[in-house]
Amino acid sequence: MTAAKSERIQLSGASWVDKFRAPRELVPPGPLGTSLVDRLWVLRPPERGSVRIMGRTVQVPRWQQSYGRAYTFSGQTLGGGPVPPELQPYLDWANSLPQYGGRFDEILLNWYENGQHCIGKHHDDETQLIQGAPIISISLGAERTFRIRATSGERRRDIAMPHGTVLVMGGAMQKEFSHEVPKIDGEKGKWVGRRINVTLRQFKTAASSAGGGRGSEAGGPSSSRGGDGLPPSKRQRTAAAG
Ligand SMILES: O=C(O)CCC(=O)C(=O)O
Ligand SMILES: [Fe+2]
Repeated sequence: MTAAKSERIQLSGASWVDKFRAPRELVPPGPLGTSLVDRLWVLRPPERGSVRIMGRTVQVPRWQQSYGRAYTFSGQTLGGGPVPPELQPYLDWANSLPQYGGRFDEILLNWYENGQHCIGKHHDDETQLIQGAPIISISLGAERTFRIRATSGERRRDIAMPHGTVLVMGGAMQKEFSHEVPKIDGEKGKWVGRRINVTLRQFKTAASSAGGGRGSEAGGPSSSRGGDGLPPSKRQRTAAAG
């Protein structure tokens, strides 16, 4: 595969995001890219799932599933079944990039129907992950915005994610910064097309037991993966959070 030019966005002394284009073999542009989204769209689970927020049950504003390893975040466990054959090439590719550790064994998909689907502000839960292991994220389909905010302070940065964009979150990013894919309100949001996000993580094994997991997310203050409005303490990326 051809090596893409990578841009490192240094968020702080300890936190960074790499941005580059996925190889065409993995994420073809144009009509072949559209048919890739169509093929992966049918993999989504039948239910979007729900989370309890402040005593209310709220449907997660996207579909999500984890393959290869079961991922526990925001008090819930997602997936863990075998990696579907059509997703294995993403893991193989991630493991061919030695600079990111080469131990990717979990693949999580988020399916966004339109601009109304989103993932709220969250930190990925690193409890189950190899300590310090970067997280790779690949965008397929409609362009959306990746919003990064400093955990303390007002600073924020938006990164555009057109089809084929790879973002790698590394260093202390999950501690120092939250991330989210904001909802697009109103009529405009209804017209935004389907997007699939593929994230790849490196889980601890018995041999590598030292380190983190995916946080929760919430629509409000920073949560562990979920982004659906959970209070900050509950917002590390969790199975259901939106
Ligand atoms: O859809 C995206 O780009 C982000 C997904 C995400 O942050 C997550 O799955 O934890
Ligand atoms: Fe995340």
